[in-house]
Formats: sequence, C-alpha cells, structure tokens
Amino acid sequence: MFTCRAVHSVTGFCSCRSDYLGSLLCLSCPPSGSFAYLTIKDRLPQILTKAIDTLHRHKSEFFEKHGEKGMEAEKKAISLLSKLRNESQTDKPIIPFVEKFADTDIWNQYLEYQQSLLNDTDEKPRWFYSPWLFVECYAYRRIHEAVIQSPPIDDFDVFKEAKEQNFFESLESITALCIHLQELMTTIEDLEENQLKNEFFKLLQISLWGNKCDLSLSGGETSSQKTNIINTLEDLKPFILVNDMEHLWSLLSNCKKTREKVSVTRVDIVLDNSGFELVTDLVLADFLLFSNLATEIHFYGKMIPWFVSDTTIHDFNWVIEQVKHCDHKWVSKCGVDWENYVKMGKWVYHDHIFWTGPHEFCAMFHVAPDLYAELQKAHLILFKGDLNYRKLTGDRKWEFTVPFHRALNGFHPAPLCSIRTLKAEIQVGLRPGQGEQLTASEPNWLTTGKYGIFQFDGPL
Ligand SMILES: O=P(O)(O)OC[C@@]1(O)O[C@H](CO)[C@@H](O)[C@@H]1O
Ligand SMILES: [Mn+2]
Repeated sequence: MFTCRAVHSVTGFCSCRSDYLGSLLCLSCPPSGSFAYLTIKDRLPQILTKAIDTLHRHKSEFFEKHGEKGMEAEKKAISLLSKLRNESQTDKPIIPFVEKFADTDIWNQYLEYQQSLLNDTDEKPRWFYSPWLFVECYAYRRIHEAVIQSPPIDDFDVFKEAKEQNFFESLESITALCIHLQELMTTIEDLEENQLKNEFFKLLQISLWGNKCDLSLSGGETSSQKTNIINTLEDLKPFILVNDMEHLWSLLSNCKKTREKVSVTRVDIVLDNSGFELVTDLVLADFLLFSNLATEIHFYGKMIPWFVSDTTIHDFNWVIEQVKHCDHKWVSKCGVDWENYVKMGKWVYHDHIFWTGPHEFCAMFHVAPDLYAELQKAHLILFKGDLNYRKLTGDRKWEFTVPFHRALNGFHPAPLCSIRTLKAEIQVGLRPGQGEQLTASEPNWLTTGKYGIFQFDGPL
C-alpha cells in the first residue's frame, strides 16, 4: 500500500494503492492545510461562484435564444453548481456521475476504485480526504455535468469569457510576439546553427513563462500577460530549475540533419491554457515548421471546459480567428499562416476524453491505448503546464531527487519534455539539496508559478 497526496488528511495518510515501487512520502496535511487543501477549500468555491455569476449574467441571452426553456435551464445549472459548491465546502461524500457522457462509466469506475481503497472502513471518499488530483479533476468534471444536465444551454462554456478576457488583456504582448516571429521568419535563412538554437530557446522560454497565465491558480481572477515577455527572458533564467533545452535542440536538429532518410519530423504538443499561453505555443509551433526543425505539429486540447483556462477546440479555433483578424498586418499574417497550416494538415488538432479523466498518464497504455499509440508516432512530445506534470508523475509526494524517468512509472510513448511553471507541491529530478535550499529561502517556491522547468525524458 503506498500513499500519495491527500487533500487534507488528519492521519497524514491517504490510502491510494499504487502498483509500482516509488519513494512515496505522504503529504501529511497540517490543520492549516496544504496547497491542495487551500485549492479545494478556498479557490474552488471562488471558481464555482464565478461560474454561477457568469450563468446569471447570460440569463437574457439564454431567454433570447431559447425562451422560457433557456431561463429554466439557467436556474437548473445554477442550482447544480450551488449544490456542488456546498458539497465541496462541507466535505461531503464524493458522489457518482449520473448524466450519460463519453466517460461517465470510466469516472464512476474510478470512484469505485477510490471506495475500494477505504474498504476496511465504512468511510466514503470525501472531498478533504481523497487524493487531490482526483478531487480537483472530479470537481471540473462535475461542473461539466451540471451544464450538460441543463439543456438547451448544455453546450455553454462557463469559462469562455475568462479565457477571452485573458486573450484581449494580453493583446499587446501577443502583438509583440507575432511581430518577433514574422521578423525571425525573414531572417531565418541567414541564421547560423547557434543563432537558430538561441531563437529556438527563446521561444521555448516564452512558451514556458506563458504557463504563468493560469486562471485556475488565480481562482478565476484575471492573469493575463501585460508586459512584453521577450524582454524578460534573461531576468527569468535563474528561475528555471531544470533546463533540458539542449536535449530538445539535439533531438530536433538531428532529425533535421537526417531529413532525407526520415522525411517527417513530428512534434506533439499537449496544450494547457488558452489565451496568451496558447499563442506562445502556436508561435513555437510555427517556428518549428519554418525553421524546418519539424514538418508537422499535432496538438491535444481538452474535450470539455477544464481547470478554467484549458484549451478546447473552440478556444483553439477562436484564438486563430482573433489573431487572423487583428488589425496589425504581422499579427494578422500569423493567423492566416496558422489557419493554412491546419487546412494543409501540417497542424493537426486531436480531441481525446482521456485528458479530462481521472487517470495519471502511466495508466494511459491500458485505459486509452489508441491515444498512447497516437503519441508513439511523435519524435518529441511537449507537455505544457502544471496539471500535466502532476499527471505525468502521478501527483505523488516524491523526493525532490527522484529521477523524472522513475516518476513517469513506465509512461514513455516517445521522447517527452514537461514545460511547466511550478504551481503544485511536487517536483522531481532536482540536484541533491536544491529543493531544500529553495524551501529554506522561499517556502512557497513550489506553488507560486515563479519557477519553471524543461524536464526531458529521452530515447530509451
Ligand atoms: O496546468 P496548469 O494550467 O499549468 O495549472 C493548473 C493548476 O496549477 O491549477 C491548479 C491551481 O491550484 C492546480 O491544481 C493545477 O496544477
Ligand atoms: Mn491549465
């Protein structure tokens, strides 16, 4: 029986049996609560209240579109979200999903698994006494259930406004980034190998720090990119705790050198937040194509609204459309190019229900073999963001020095790299003493989003 991160557990242990050896330490959550506890106790209710408020503010739109039925639906969705807020705030038992959806059975089987771990007690899985990763994902899946149980507004994205606001508030930085990309495009042919590598590293770092714009961390409060991120990279370098960018360069530049034999170089990007972060990822993807470091890019978003700011297919298309219609010619050219990449099949967007399920990634081979097989076609997979890191490493309280490869527990469809700012109490692959030193100098270094990593797990 191994332990993992509990939301809040007075015994200091939650029972989450894992079927692999790992240096697992449980996070005993002191009464003040860990970051996990504060997320569920304080931040989640804030996010639910904002979702309820959004529904309220769209009441007349629902009436215009659907008449009385729209009003009824708004009332129903609000009452379901209010019930969810009460359950989470008062540590009620976690209840099964009732509305038919692609993964209802998978979620309920996982809930039964959580129940089986408590079998020697008559306890039910509860909000404050279950693994944080499970509880937080469950909460967002319950938000989705509340909406799909309220037709005809069952396709409403309660987070859409916040994601769009993030984009518009970041427009200055987006413009600067697109201009930078277009200028780079005009000089790319004259760049020496080393210069090309440095440009690649710049855009990787921009994609990394774009991950700070995370609306779940901010509790739904605005978290846009207001400064020109390109000018801040040098100052931010000391905050990169693990820097495997050289591995990414050597992998892709070798693919480029052997292009005659291997005609395709595919980079897969498992996306995170929409808005500014998504633009940084699309800029990186564009550069990978026109620098010839890759020949096709595959993107993975979320099938349902997720963790407030995560990207759905609607967000992906909306951002490209917005960039295309920007009144700055260089920005608009980016949008036109990106739309053409999609049309030509050089950019491919994939949806899969696994990404919004309860499982950590080491279960993917068994739970979603089709997705695992798809990822195996990539030469390199970039996992953006903190939640992906938690699912890559099983959100266990590993020792800081445990090798990344070990924490992945056999998940390795292809060479992969986590590009993540730290917003949860988990980090592996550090040097001896590095974690302790940070804790001594900055107790909250794991959760502020101020530090970042490029953590690579290469060819076996
Ligand atoms: O995956 P992202 O967008 O980088 O971050 C998501 C996230 O930081 O938001 C929550 C903040 O409490 C965490 O649970 C989760 O890891
Ligand atoms: Mn996110």
